[in-house]
Amino acid sequence: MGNLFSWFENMFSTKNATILMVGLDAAGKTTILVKLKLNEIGQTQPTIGFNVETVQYRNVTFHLWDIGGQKRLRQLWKHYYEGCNAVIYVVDSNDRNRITEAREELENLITDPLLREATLLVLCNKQDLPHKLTPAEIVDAFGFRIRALPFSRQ
Ligand SMILES: Nc1nc2c(ncn2[C@@H]2O[C@H](COP(=O)(O)OP(=O)(O)OP(=O)(O)O)[C@@H](O)[C@H]2O)c(=O)[nH]1
Ligand SMILES: [Mg+2]
Repeated sequence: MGNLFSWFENMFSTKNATILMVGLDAAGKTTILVKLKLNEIGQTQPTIGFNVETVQYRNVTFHLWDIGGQKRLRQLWKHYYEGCNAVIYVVDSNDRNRITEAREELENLITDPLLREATLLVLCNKQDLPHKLTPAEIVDAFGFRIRALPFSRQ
């Protein structure tokens, strides 16, 4: 799990980094936040609003914001964009029916001028499930040149 932070650590000269986690509802954002903070897999409830945690990794203090992904909440994502260094866009790799919806929301995100300077990481979550799309298949379905990492909470 440290790998995720070391990936970012090398990228930031700053000692404080703000990372925003967004993605469709049930993609696994809160699960990842809890795992990163407590190294535990807990039961989660759908997020209404946001959760924020601070995680120290070597010399960098990461402020991780996890924003609710339900459809009616997505219009609120933009209020968190200003000043963020990186966005982790979490995808449920097993949710084949909503891959187009995930692509559309990602497109809205990457075309926002407030995120012009931010680094994007697409996290292909739930790679433990048998019907998952692989990161390569997700990149293909999205049709963008993006960095995509396989991931699961295990
Ligand atoms: N199999 C599997 N299930 C996962 C994984 N990560 C999360 N889940 C499950 O997916 C469901 C949704 O997880 P959440 O973390 O609440 O999803 P979220 O993205 O925070 O959802 P919202 O708050 O509604 O935006 C939960 O039942 C999790 O246990 C994973 O890597 N593998
Ligand atoms: Mg959540």
